[in-house]
Amino acid sequence: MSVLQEIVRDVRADLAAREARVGPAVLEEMVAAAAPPLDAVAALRGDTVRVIAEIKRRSPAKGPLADIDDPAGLAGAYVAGGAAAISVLTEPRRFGGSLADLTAVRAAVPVPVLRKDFIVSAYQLWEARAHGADLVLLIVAALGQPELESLLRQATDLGLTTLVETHDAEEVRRAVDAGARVIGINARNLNTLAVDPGVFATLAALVPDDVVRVAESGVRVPTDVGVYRDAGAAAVLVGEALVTSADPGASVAALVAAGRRPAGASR
Ligand SMILES: O=C(O)c1ccccc1NCC(=O)[C@H](O)[C@H](O)COP(=O)(O)O
Repeated sequence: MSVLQEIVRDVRADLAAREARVGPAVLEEMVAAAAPPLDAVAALRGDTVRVIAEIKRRSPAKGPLADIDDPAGLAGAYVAGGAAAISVLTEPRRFGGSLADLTAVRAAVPVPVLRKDFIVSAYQLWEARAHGADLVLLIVAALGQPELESLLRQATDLGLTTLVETHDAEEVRRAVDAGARVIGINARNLNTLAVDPGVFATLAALVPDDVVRVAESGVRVPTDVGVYRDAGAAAVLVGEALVTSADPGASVAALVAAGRRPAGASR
């Protein structure tokens, strides 16, 4: 079984337990009471490569990364540094995240918030919206095409923007066929965990120009943002380099500065 398959197996088990605890009527009430979702597509376009700054305590690739006692405070520092959106890893077993993190971050920042998880069911979309997410991640490698299309449609019906994650040409084709408006190209292979930033430049040309291109993983230093910008990225998603930084706000600001485009150019 691959790393991704193992993660999804455990996500399904945790999901069944949550579904038994929190019924759909409760989630529906929470969604009805939630503030309307923010326009994530607009937030991810502009004259500078947009930075999606991630909250992640640990990962399968690296183990423990950071003790984040105050995710809302960290998200606030990211926004002060110029982050266009915040990614919250809500998966508990391998990433140390939770829906409580999502709620806390939502309440603390005025920018779109991504629920980054391994979404395989509509229930998780309702949870995401109920806890204030504007965006959700759909990983093509974890879903069959009918599931991908159905989840994308249901997310849209809930007012959520979908970041549809790919890692090879076939997955990009499937994301485009499904009608994705925001496509992530992850430099990390979720089966081997190897990171190859060159994957973005190879695949970006397969993404239509009117679709927002997000480069995920592989940003360590500011010059990495310039490389992704020159290969066509509208936005970058950065985790480890920010959660391990001594000054996360300043680190975001440095990434934003490195992603400026010449006057008049935007994605
Ligand atoms: O980060 C991992 O080890 C990982 C393993 C298996 C599935 C997903 C994983 N991470 C999710 C991500 O892709 C990253 O959190 C995100 O792109 C940021 O990457 P980085 O800047 O390298 O932390």
